[in-house]
Amino acid sequence: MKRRYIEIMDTTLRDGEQTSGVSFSASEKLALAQLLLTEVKVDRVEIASARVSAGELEAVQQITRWAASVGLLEKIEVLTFVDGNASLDWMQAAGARVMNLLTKGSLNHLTHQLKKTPDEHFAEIKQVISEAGKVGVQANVYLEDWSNGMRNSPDYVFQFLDFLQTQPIRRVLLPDTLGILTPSESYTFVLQLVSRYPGLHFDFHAHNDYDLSIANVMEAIRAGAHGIHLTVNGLGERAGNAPLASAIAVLRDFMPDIRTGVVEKSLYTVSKIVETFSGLRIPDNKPVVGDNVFTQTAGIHADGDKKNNLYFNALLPERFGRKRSYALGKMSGKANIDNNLRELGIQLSEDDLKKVTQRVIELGDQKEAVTREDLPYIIADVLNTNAVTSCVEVLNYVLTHSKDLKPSATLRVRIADEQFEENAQGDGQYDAFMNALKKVYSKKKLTLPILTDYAVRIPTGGRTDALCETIITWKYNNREFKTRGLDSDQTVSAIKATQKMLNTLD
Ligand SMILES: CC(C)C(=O)C(=O)O
Repeated sequence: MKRRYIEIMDTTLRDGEQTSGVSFSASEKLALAQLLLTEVKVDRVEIASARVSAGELEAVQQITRWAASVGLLEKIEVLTFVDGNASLDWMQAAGARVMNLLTKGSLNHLTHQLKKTPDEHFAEIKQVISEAGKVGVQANVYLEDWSNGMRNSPDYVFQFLDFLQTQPIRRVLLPDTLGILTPSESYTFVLQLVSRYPGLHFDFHAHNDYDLSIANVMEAIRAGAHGIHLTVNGLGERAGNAPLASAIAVLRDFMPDIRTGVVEKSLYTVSKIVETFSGLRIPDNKPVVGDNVFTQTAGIHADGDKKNNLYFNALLPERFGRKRSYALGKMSGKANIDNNLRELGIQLSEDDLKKVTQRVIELGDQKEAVTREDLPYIIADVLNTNAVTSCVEVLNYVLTHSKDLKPSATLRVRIADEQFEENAQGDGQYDAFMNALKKVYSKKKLTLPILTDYAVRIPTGGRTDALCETIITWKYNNREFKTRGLDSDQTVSAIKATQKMLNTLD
């Protein structure tokens, strides 16, 4: 079967940056554009709107300089406006060669926002496209509010496309600006255009206001759209755009006659990087990239996985460089505990496994989070054994915090039967503590894991003496693990989690 190629245009750096509160620096934009084009292998990236700010100009210049040096300049796109030569001049100053010209795709927008007639609008568009052509800038054209246009003023949309057919443009971009389309409308509207204008290339640009963006993308492609616009983690104006990772998984698993150039294995990495740069945490249950989406919680699922993978679907974590895991809590069965113990290299008798499972369920019932690294402590407690030999012990520490002075930490640590004392400063008390600890470890020529996530949970209710739970994620020798500390003081809970980490290292 010959599979139809669909162009993927990533607009994380333009529409994604229209997420309220998100702003990427020039160097973050450069790093992401490079990653998206060379590792994720999307076909094109839209990286900015013209004339936004001096910082944005600098960002586009950095990206176009790099892209030109590696022959990828044609893949860099900038959103521009019908504003005479202003946007064109700006993008030329930024070194960009492809404009995505924003025009009005509904009579409603044209009449009420621009207060122009179709002929006036088309004449201005023609002028921009012609000026662009003269300086070798390629034009794609966005029909803003196109979905409402198809619903309420289809004759205007057809009149517009009749005109665009006569213009030297590369693509027509169809945004569902307000995220109002249903899947069946996405199919019907795109099919109408593809059948009526076989010579035009159509991209579909979904918004997720009704959580229908992925369904709409599927239907637009089924109807014959040639390209789709996506963003990493579904960032974008209001409820966002269609998320890249989900769209790629859906196309691969449910549309076998379609292919893209995207590398599935890179999707998780780019998602985590965008999470860091945007400061927007990925929900744990976000398909493909969320923390929990490859975690089995119920005991019956963990048990079934051992019996011919009864609870697997096609969305295998390994496709995305991830691993299945088994949650520990009140729903756990023996299989959850056993799977986690195996990862730690611990084996228990059937009887002991039952007792440990019971304790994990009790802890879960008390709403306590249990991590894999807690298991040795639970075993030691329940079975009264020495499953945990605390090789490293934080014996004493002093932490300072004062106005206009850097926080500092002095600590004494025992490693096996040696004691060490160190002090250091940091950006906060915990940072100072970790810096002092790093000094101890470098004396012993040992390295500490990298802290990759730090989550604090305080029960709601507004009490300042409430217990505070800190769960820290560490990366060490390509292994990721979490440790948890509980205390009424937030820094102490982090130090407790850190001591557990120190005793987890091989
Ligand atoms: C700015 C335009 C192209 C847009 O993102 C939309 O209409 O959704």
